Amino acid sequence: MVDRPNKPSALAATPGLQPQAQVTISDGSSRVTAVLPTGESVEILLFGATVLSWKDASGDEKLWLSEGAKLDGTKAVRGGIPLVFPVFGTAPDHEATSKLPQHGFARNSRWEFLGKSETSSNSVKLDFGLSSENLDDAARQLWPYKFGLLYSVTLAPESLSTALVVTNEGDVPFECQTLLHTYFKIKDIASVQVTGLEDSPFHDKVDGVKDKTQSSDPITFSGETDRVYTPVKGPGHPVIITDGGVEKFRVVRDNLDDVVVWNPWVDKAAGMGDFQPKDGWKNMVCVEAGAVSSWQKLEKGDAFEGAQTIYLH
Ligand SMILES: O=P(O)(O)OC[C@H]1O[C@H](O)[C@H](O)[C@@H](O)[C@@H]1O
Repeated sequence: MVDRPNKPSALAATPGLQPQAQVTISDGSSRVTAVLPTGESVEILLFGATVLSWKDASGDEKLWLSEGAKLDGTKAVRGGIPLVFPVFGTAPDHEATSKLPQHGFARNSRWEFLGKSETSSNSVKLDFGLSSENLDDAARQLWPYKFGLLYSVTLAPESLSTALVVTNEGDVPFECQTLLHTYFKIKDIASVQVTGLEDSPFHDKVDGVKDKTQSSDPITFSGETDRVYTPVKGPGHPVIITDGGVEKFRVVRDNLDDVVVWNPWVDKAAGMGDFQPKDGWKNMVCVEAGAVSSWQKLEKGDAFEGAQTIYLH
């Protein structure tokens, strides 16, 4: 199933031949890297199918990755795009998922690389799979449902898309939540604004108040921020991250009704062993597209699909 590295640079330089996206498997098959003919790149760790890096054509990194992140499979990755499934946070009151660790098991499981497809002459889609059969016994006992996950990461010159399809492959219905926990790299959190969530209801996880409403102003940051928004404008309306007055990222969701906005600030960052450097909170903001404020119920054979596309500029 795995595409072996080819030599696209030679191909691209040959007149008359279509340029091809290059996909390489590196580090003893623990990572997959794709590079477009125009230079943009993406790197995914099979542990968690975590996107670790997304660079534009000039090599400029778009995602924040902690210098202390564990990349050896001992802990979920602190940074990039960890994938949350089947529970967001912990859910002590939801019996079926109550025993699972924070944010579930998908970010702590080793996924399979299913291969690549070119979606145009200058874009590439990488597919990853995880199913109940791939789980270790401990995880399978905590969540004994038969499921299939297909995660597709599509790199194009000005965008990155991540799409998840969840399928119930067993006879027993299950309920799940999912979230794309994107850590955006930014210059200075004090100059960041997030727009697109105006007038929207949110659950403030810092003080625990569930029924707040965002004002008609953009979100700005001056302390720990941890909020679960259900934007009034719906998934197709972009959430925009502006850094120092410049529009940096535009997040468009598909079938994901919620957006979590998180910055740990000084004390929470100090309390996370894998958060490095300690003042790294100044250079990151998480804007996380998900379906987390309710549960998706999947009957036998049902599928749920949710996706985000992040555009630059
Ligand atoms: O430390 P983690 O388990 O990776 O979670 C990191 C963060 O994820 C989300 O943004 C939650 O809303 C936060 O409450 C949580 O602190």
